[in-house]
Amino acid sequence: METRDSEIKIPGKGDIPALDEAAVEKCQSRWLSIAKPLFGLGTLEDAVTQIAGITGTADVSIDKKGLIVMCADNGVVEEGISQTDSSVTAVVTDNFSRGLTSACIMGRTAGVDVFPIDIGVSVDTKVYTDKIAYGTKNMLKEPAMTRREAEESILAGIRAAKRLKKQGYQILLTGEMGIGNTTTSSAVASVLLEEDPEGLSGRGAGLSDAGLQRKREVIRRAIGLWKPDPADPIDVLAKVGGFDIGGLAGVFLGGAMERLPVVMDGFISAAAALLACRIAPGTERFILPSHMSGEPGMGRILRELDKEAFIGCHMKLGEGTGAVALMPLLDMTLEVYRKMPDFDGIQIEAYKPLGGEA
Ligand SMILES: O=C(O)c1ccc[n+]([C@@H]2O[C@H](COP(=O)([O-])O)[C@@H](O)[C@H]2O)c1
Ligand SMILES: Cc1cc2nc[nH]c2cc1C
Repeated sequence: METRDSEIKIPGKGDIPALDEAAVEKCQSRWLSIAKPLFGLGTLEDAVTQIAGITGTADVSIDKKGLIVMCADNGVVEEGISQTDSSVTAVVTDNFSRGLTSACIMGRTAGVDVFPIDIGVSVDTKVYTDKIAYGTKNMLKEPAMTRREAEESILAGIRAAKRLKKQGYQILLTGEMGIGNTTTSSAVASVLLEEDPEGLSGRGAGLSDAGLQRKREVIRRAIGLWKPDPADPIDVLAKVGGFDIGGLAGVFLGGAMERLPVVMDGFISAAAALLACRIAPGTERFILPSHMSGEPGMGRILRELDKEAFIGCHMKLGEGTGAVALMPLLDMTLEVYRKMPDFDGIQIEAYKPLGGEA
């Protein structure tokens, strides 16, 4: 589909590039040469190797880090599926413009620039706006959005990824803000994985037992009403998803097309990643997981994408906080990759005569 910017299209099957195998091999042999126990830094080594394959160079650099935070409201909140009401979305979204969110504060520590985008908050906000609509519809009364809006939300995410690439960002992080979005994410995952929402939905931002039962029932009923087609991911997004999920799916797709590593955050980001990988298989090659969200469906989506979280901690804050938390670990790993002497180097040092002559 083409809109606004006629160059930008939603990629599909066969459109996602392969990893650069030469860069992967060069990176792997550097890891093997470093004077340390083999595979001593575990999956952190694999992350660096994956980034080499993504960016096409074993000279890995992720100095310039950009977090894209998709902010949107969800009509289904009127069914009482969240602990708070929708007004919180706009308040927190505006706080991004003042640097007063958890992700902004953590981002300053970790050297991550934060780019909040209003992709569908139900009122006007102070952040960069690429609004599809003022919130989605209540999916218990009608499909959450039109197919056109679903496509537009994905395109907005692709545009965001391209903008950051143009500005020189070397790694993209994903985050979101949207009351009710653990309900929409569970619904999307439930359809795509063809599983009951029971094991895929949790308490979100803090729901009571009764609220959780209601949430699961709302998801089941919405799916039953609109019967989204699991083989048509855009149909799933349109009927039971959210603009934030569509936008983040676009960031994963756009990042892959731009050969940028894209870091997954928590459950909402994971649902968006799953959606992106169903839209354009191969996108998973460009995705790095970060943490294991405390939402119960997180492990299931990670397994489906064949990813293993680096961080435990049971975080469920959203905003990209888990993705940001991975950055210091990656930065430290890269320092070892770049600076550690290899086995030859260590041997030369070790056998240097005390008198200083080689
Ligand atoms: O990232 C996660 O795994 C995560 C888990 C639970 C809650 N959240 C955040 O909490 C909000 C959604 O919670 P809820 O209960 O309103 O669906 C939304 O703004 C998310 O950023 C995020
Ligand atoms: C206060 C608050 C902040 C958030 N940040 C991300 N999701 C959130 C949900 C709430 C409720």
